Amino acid sequence: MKALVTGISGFVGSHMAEFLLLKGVEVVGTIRNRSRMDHISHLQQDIRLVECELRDPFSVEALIGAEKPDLIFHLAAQSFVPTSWNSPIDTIHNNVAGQVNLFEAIRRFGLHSKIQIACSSEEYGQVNPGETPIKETNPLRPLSPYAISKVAQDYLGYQYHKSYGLHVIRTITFNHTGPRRGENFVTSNFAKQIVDIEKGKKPPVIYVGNLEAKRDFTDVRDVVRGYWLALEKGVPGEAYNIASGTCYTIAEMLAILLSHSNVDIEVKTDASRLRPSDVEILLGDYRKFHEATGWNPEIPFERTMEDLLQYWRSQP
Ligand SMILES: Nc1nc2c(ncn2[C@@H]2O[C@H](COP(=O)(O)OP(=O)(O)O[C@H]3O[C@H](CO)[C@@H](O)[C@H](O)[C@@H]3O)[C@@H](O)[C@H]2O)c(=O)[nH]1
Repeated sequence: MKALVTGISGFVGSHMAEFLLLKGVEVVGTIRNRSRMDHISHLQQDIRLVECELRDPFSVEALIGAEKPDLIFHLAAQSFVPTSWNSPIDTIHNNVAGQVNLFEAIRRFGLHSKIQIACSSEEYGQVNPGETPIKETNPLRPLSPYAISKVAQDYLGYQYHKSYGLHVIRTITFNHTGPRRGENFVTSNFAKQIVDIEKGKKPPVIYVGNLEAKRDFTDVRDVVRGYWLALEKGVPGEAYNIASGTCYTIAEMLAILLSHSNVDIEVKTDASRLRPSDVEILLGDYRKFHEATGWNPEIPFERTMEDLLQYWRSQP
């Protein structure tokens, strides 16, 4: 069995590749000429990398025609919310055009590939009191260009399934983290700042944005297992929340990280880290996914946070 992982050199892509190799699956991944390779350098003997620009239909057609994968994990995206305010068109074009090109190429070659698409809990956006835990039936009230791009990806998945019968599973993943998480994202950003302080690389001050937001964090290793199960057992065209079912304020998350460190740290707000609009609460109901696949989150949040700190401690 052959799996294609788009964005294999990214945070989730690298964990997906590790999971697939353990399952004995042949793994092909897309990279771009500017991709960082450090997350997958340990896997390079076991996976095949193909240079592909997903925004370019010719590039995608050549890839799909040559590889004809059985499974596709479509993880490539511009995934950082603040970047989407600085370059909204780029985020929307990248995320939406990339997926359309992929779907069109699959259609063109008449493939029956099973395709997982990485949708996001950011799509829910403004969540009203009484709407948590959030079900897949909740209204979508997106609050960023990134969220809009993910709504489009999500509904394109629905539409290509209905219109052309593509075997698309829409995974709506809540926040996820773990080793190799990019340092822009809050868990990794705070963990790296703490470790830089431990190593004496910076003064004992941690800079933060909005600490009041509430997020539902799942370990990335549980998430990639979920993506596998989604293709194994999910119903084509359906959307499934992947979440832990608990949430923490960002302040609580920071307190957990600090509890695993010995340094004395002052916390300061950095206004540049505040957003034009921030999603206040994301707390997911993953029962639909559990019922379809048997998936449950297994790795406790405390362990994920410890592993993240260890990851940064191990970096040069
Ligand atoms: N990045 C960042 N966020 C901060 C900071 N301080 C507070 N925050 C708050 O921490 C929360 C989480 O921010 P991120 O880690 O950047 O993630 P996100 O915006 O929730 O988006 C992530 O989750 C989505 C799923 O809901 C993903 O789709 C998306 O790609 C990303 O992984 C937000 O409320 C943000 O305002 C900071 O210094 N940096």
